[in-house]
Amino acid sequence: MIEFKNVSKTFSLGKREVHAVKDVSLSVEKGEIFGIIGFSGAGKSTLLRLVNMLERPSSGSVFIQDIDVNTLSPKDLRTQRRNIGMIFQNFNLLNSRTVAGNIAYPLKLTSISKQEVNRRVKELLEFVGLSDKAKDYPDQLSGGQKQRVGIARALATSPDILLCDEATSALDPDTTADILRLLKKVNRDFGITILLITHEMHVIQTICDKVAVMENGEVIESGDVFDTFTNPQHSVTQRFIRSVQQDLPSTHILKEWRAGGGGKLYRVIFKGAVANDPVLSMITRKHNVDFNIVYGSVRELQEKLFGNLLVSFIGEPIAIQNALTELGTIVAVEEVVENEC
Ligand SMILES: Nc1ncnc2c1ncn2[C@@H]1O[C@H](COP(=O)(O)OP(=O)(O)OP(=O)(O)O)[C@@H](O)[C@H]1O
Repeated sequence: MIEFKNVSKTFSLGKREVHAVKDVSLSVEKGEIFGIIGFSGAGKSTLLRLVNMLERPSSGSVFIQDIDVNTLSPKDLRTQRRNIGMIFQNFNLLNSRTVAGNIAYPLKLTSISKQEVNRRVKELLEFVGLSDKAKDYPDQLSGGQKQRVGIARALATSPDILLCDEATSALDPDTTADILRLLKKVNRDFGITILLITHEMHVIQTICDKVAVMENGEVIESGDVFDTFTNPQHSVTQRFIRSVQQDLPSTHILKEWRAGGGGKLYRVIFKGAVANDPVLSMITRKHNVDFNIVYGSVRELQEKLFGNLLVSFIGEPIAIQNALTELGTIVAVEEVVENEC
């Protein structure tokens, strides 16, 4: 659906060059919700703006439905842009127009009749739950309502792709959850492919199927959200994940644990169906070892279970070693080393 092939974007600032995007290759499949996460300045906005040609690549190509968008004529580019909706952190609504006027705005540039425009606006107002606000002006709305108008406006031309530029960053947690639910509905009901950028891992965790992590213009890790969350490779990814799920207790608790004579700690990770099985108790019973769950959680991620437990084992050293070896054939087990604490 959207394919970045070795895309780079360099800005010239006088004599200085800023390499905003460096040799990025990514594929976003039709119907996916694909999230790009990174700290400020990582290159996320530039990458997003390359999709609707608000920026042109310095090298490489961006393909949409197998067409290199850089090769489009101005007329075809205008048509293509109607196929790509976009929403923004600061909503970008026209304050001089009513809610209905904002939603109708992209349709004014098409040949659709006035009657059809009114029908479409009514339908979109219903979809985003703002039928009673048609005649209000943006400054009479809350942030969440403004973003709903932004979403309705982005959907006006029935696009195949929706680009979301930090769409929930200006909203409180409850409103963020509402808007994310609405985006999921947009994706499910209309099959619209969503490409979003964010610096918040909970946005990725809540609605994305795939994720790419950016740093210094490069994609440093990408894949399925479940796989990335359960087995992050890069330290930047690990930092983002720790912002939404604490996988270690505080240093204070760990120090107390060690001071109290607590033994070695192991992180045991259960993924998917295996989280339903009593693996830990079966194996420790077999080897005559006791276990103590010191910390951890079992949570749902992308409709699969994911357990991350900190466990200590009590028993003869050889028996513990045998239990750990057998456990390691079924789930991931690693010792928690001192400097992690
Ligand atoms: N038009 C421009 N001219 C010059 N430099 C630019 C331009 N746009 C972006 N940059 C630079 O490119 C780099 C990447 O910026 P970009 O906005 O894509 O990052 P980002 O990850 O979206 O950050 P943020 O979350 O802060 O918006 C930054 O160093 C930025 O200063």
